Amino acid sequence: MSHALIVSKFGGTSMGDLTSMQRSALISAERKSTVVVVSATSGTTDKLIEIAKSASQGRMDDCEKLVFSVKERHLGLAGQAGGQEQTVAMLQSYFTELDLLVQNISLLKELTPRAYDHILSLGERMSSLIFRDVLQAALPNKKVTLLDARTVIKTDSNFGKATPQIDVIEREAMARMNLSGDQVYVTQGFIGGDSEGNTTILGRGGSDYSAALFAEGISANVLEIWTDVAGVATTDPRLCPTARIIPELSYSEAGEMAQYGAKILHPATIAPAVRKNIPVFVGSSFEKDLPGTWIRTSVDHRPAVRAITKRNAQALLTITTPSMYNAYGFMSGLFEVFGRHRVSVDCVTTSEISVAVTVDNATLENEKFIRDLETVGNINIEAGYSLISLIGNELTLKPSLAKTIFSTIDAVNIRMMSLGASSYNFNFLVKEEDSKSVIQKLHKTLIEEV
Ligand SMILES: Nc1ncnc2c1ncn2[C@@H]1O[C@H](COP(=O)(O)OP(=O)(O)O)[C@@H](O)[C@H]1O
Ligand SMILES: N[C@@H](CC(=O)OP(=O)(O)O)C(=O)O
Repeated sequence: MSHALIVSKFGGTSMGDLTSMQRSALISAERKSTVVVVSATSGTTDKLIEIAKSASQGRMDDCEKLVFSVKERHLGLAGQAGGQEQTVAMLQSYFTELDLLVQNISLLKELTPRAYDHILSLGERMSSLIFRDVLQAALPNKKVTLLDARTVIKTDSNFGKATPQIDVIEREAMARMNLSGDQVYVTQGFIGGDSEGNTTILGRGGSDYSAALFAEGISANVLEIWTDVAGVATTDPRLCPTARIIPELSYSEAGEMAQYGAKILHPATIAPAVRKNIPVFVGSSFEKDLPGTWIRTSVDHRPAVRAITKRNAQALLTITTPSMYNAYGFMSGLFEVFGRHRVSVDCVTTSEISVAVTVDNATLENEKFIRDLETVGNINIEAGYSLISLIGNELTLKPSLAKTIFSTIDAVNIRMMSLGASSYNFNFLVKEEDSKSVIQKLHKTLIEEV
């Protein structure tokens, strides 16, 4: 194959209106992307979630208003994009699907995980349908094909956050796609299909992950993530205006950043790229000529502190057992409960009789999980925290790091901290209301003034 295989992903803001779609189409055309993975138009996934919830709670007025606004926006976009008969007919069939789902959910007053995933899939299915026309207009001499991601991104049936089946995806991608360069595919991020034909989703923000899975499936030469910021920055530019774009990042650094809250990348995005050694580019579809960020195996510049990230809405669970002293099996019993409920743990500390772990606040809504934990020990729950992470290189070898952190934010109570398991990160828990100023102060001391 003589041409480079490029998979390009455009997020919700890059699909936000016709101008953004045209800008994204121009980028795909210039880069000669073979696969273009798109997210739902900005805000649509949130609206679909609200539609599903309001239908299940019998709030039909709210539900109807939201359904109307979703339909109007997409019909308007399809019209602006040329109003192709086939596109409008297909869009109408998606609206019928939405209406039927709403009717069923409201009739039963029950929102099953299966129905939830199906309703959420409509966002990406609508945007990709319209974007195909926009891209075809930008590429009059090519065949632009709409590919249903559910036929390639095969997953298990864990609705809400399905696990992709890597081997099957690779097989389906190679079987279903013509990679000779004659065809360009537009497909949906975020969604997949299980072996029974059900629609699944990969979890919020999952389109980056989808794009990485497509890139892995076709052994792409480059994976591009186009978003609304000019690359991966030293911290979230919305929190800290002095954040700078990082020109180059290693897979390990980028993976840690994504895992610990840098929303610009879904946490699972890096693993498929690593497996096939695919360089990842992150750039802004609004300022396409800026240099952006390249993520690859190794990089020349490896500063001690590269970036600072934050995960909000964290809860601290402390599980205590008086019998832990000299007892074996407490830890395995405890983590077996986490594993069984598929709850991931970000930060752990232990003492002789207790273990403290951080989890997303949303985990507390899983009553069965909490009940099962209570069989292992007594639980204390504290909510309202943010997990701050310093991401860098050889952090375990920096004797002055802890002193600098503590003296920079000396008025703030650090509730828990973790250093040592990875040389790439140092994380600690602070109250959510302190988190923004903590990030700004640490960014100044550990990044701007270094
Ligand atoms: N370290 C970071 N660098 C850049 N952006 C970040 C970082 N951390 C968080 N973000 C946020 O990520 C956002 C982009 O992610 P997202 O909203 O999911 O975009 P998209 O809809 O294009 O997928 C940016 O607007 C920015 O506020
Ligand atoms: N639309 C989905 C998937 C996604 O990744 O969107 P975005 O690329 O806009 O973050 C969501 O909002 O979760």
